[in-house]
Amino acid sequence: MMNEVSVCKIFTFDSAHQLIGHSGKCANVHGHTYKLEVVLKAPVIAEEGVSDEGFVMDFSHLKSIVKEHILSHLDHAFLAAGNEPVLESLQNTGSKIAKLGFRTTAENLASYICWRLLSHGLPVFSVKLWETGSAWAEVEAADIPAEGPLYRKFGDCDF
Ligand SMILES: Nc1nc2c(c(=O)[nH]1)N=C([C@H](O)[C@H](O)COP(=O)(O)OP(=O)(O)OP(=O)(O)O)CN2
Ligand SMILES: [Zn+2]
Repeated sequence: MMNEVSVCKIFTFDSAHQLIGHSGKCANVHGHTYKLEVVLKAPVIAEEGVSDEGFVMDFSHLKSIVKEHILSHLDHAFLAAGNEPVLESLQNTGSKIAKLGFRTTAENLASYICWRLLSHGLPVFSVKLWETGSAWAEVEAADIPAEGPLYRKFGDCDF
């Protein structure tokens, strides 16, 4: 058995959101180019002669999982808790919406992404989500209950 190593792959995606009830400017509909850092921690694969020998996981495999299960839903979408007045007109005009069912703070988004990736079998250690160039939230997988993050739920989550 090889020792455990951490590896990280970094992604970006562009989304809009609105923090209903925020006392400042984030009460407006606005957007971010989010930066997502996914850290895996697992033993290095020891099997001789296989493509993945010496990897925790092939970065390209990690990329395709994150793209399929996270980025395809969130990129160029409105990230909706479900209580935003603008939702109805976005739905009526066919805009892309990721209905998440929780207040779309960086903390909650990081927790949700981490939980989703865990549920797809990735050995996630932590997820860090940069909302702006100067602000991020980070969650360790070990701190998320198996049933999902403990944020307040507004309603359904689409994916
Ligand atoms: N703890 C949190 N605080 C705030 C969040 C959040 O998710 N968690 N989110 C927001 C807003 O969404 C806002 O868009 C980001 O706020 P802020 O960092 O203040 O954005 P700026 O563009 O002003 O960043 P600067 O780099 O300081 O210009 C608010 N708070
Ligand atoms: Zn914001």
